[in-house]
Amino acid sequence: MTSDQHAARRGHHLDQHPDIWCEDLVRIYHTEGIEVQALQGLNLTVDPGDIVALVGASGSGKSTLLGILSGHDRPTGGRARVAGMDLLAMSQRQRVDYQRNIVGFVWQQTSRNLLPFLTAAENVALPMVIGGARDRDARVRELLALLGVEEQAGRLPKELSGGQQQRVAIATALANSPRVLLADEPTGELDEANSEAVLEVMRHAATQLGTTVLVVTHDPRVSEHVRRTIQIRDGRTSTEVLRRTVRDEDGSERLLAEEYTVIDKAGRIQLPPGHVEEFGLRDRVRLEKGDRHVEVHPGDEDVPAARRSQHEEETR
Ligand SMILES: Nc1ncnc2c1ncn2[C@@H]1O[C@H](COP(=O)(O)OP(=O)(O)OP(=O)(O)O)[C@@H](O)[C@H]1O
Repeated sequence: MTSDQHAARRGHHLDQHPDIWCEDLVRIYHTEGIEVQALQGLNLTVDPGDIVALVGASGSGKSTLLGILSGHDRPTGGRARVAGMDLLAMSQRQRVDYQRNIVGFVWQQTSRNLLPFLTAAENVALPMVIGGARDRDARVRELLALLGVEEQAGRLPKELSGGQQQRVAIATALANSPRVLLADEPTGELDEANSEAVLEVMRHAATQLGTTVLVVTHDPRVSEHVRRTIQIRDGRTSTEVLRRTVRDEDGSERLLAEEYTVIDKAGRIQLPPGHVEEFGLRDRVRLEKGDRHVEVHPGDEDVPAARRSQHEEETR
């Protein structure tokens, strides 16, 4: 598929369903009689062509989510669809096709992404050989060029730098034109300059090809390369930062980052831990409705008499 066809595909599915959709996703691990709830009712929607970073503390459930989305693991409960495929209802055969053609995957360990005895070009071609694609040489050249490693085509992975290996790994993951690219800490083993460069080429390639990207990371710099950053806390999506370009009155453009708290379909939100601590919020809180907003007050705070009678009036 050419870049133009990819762009057309992106435009075509922009008005359709999200490429990644999870509702109340639960994953419970049982080890030695202990139950770990890695995902506790996670909700996530990513639109076609969007590039999203998933951040969160160690143990918050990021890799568990990627394991499910990549078809390597099954959730304990909830619903999950990627590119229209129901991840809980796939047969074994559909799962193989899904991993081969619908999702691409990049791991943190550079050595895990590429076969050591194949050159960069052969690694990129391999998924297409298995899939029986034609015009492989042209496609390999196009992908290596898109990721800025065309000159390294004939080298073995061990003859490439870590950053170049990850670029080739991204090209390999994109070889069969997946709808969705999943990356688990793709810059985890790289230094700062290489991380920046790899993220930028990944963003560029995904934009050119119309691929939807979900990248898991500890690296706060990743956020600068994506439109949405989703924070996952205790197995749930908690906050989201959206970046957009705004035009000031003098006509100059600037990047605006706004933080949002995620609200689920039952109306539940998770308050930031800093707010909970600062205002001593625990056990229960009192909500007060304004014209266009809702205030959260500590449950043990004295309610002013005027407001109390108004509240009684409203709830009567
Ligand atoms: N195979 C497993 N068996 C038992 N518990 C597991 C397993 N995999 C993960 N867990 C637990 O599930 C929780 C979420 O783990 P997960 O690896 O998804 O977190 P993470 O956000 O990716 O962490 P990190 O950033 O350190 O990679 C943790 O408490 C972890 O110990």
